[in-house]
Amino acid sequence: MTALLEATGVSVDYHRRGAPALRAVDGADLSLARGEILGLVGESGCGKSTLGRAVVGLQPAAGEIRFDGRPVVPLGRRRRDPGMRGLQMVFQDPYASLNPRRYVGDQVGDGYLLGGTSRPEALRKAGELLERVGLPADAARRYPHEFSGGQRQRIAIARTLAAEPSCIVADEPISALDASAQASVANLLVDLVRELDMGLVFISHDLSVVRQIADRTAVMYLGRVVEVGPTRELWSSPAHPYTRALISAVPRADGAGVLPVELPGDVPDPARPPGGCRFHPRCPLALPECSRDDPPLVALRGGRSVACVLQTPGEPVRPLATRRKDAT
Ligand SMILES: Nc1ncnc2c1ncn2[C@@H]1O[C@H](COP(=O)(O)OP(=O)(O)OP(=O)(O)O)[C@@H](O)[C@H]1O
Repeated sequence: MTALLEATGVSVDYHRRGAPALRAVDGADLSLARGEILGLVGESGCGKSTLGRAVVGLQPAAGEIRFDGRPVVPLGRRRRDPGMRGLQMVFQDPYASLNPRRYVGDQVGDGYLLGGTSRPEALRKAGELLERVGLPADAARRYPHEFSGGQRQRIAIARTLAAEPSCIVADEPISALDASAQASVANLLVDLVRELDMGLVFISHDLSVVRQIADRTAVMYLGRVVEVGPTRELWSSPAHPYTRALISAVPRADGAGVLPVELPGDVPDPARPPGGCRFHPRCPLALPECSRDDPPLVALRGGRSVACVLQTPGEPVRPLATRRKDAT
């Protein structure tokens, strides 16, 4: 299957005055098919947002990014290639991206105007989109402040849909919402992906939501994608010790719980990542070579990929031992 969105070896450096450059994303790979939801997870600061912005062309990056077979070329932090209308981003804070002094309908209709539609037609279509995302018919003639947080995120999603995208990268789209709005906005995104056959990258630190909605999940640690695979399999048999630690911290609905894996220490400073495997200082299964060798992301069997010496390329996932002495 050809990928709708494909990122290979993407790296992003932030240059800071008086401090060494910070490599927030370091050689990350991602791919997304049409009609697919890819969850992108990892602890705060691991580079999820930076990678998300890079793949839509809002963040200068090294490496190769292709959308629908065409290279994504970043023009700057705010400007995007007009030819990339099909690739859109939804942000955590919808209020920041809405103009408080313009009617919601006009703001949603802007996307159609950019596509060459007449103004009356753009307004009519904006009204339809607002209804499609679950807002009342009179929403078009109201201002953003008249809506709740969840409703504003629906407005932002409607505005994104006016560009008729085939791929959306949503960066923590539900994190700022209350619990009931979180579920309904997540469900809306899933419905839209299925109905419009779009691709969705869903960036979140909330693994339980990703587990419910993502077809595949990519796990990031310190700027790298360390594991990718079908969500269900990744959850039932994590291939990377970090994935296991991350998911073990999530309570299970059936109360069974996975044995929590305690990780020593904090996430290291991304400006000074450890040598060898970046996870080795915290890894309960680290081998002597892990402090020396930096494992690449390799394909296993069953659509899984992992960056860990405990797994063998081309083989099925080897269950992880619980302690280091069980590892050999
Ligand atoms: N504009 C910037 N200038 C300098 N450093 C930055 C900038 N934006 C992000 N960073 C740093 O880059 C690293 C990755 O940040 P990023 O926001 O991409 O991570 P994240 O996984 O999305 O985290 P969070 O979930 O907290 O948003 C962090 O160490 C962060 O402090």
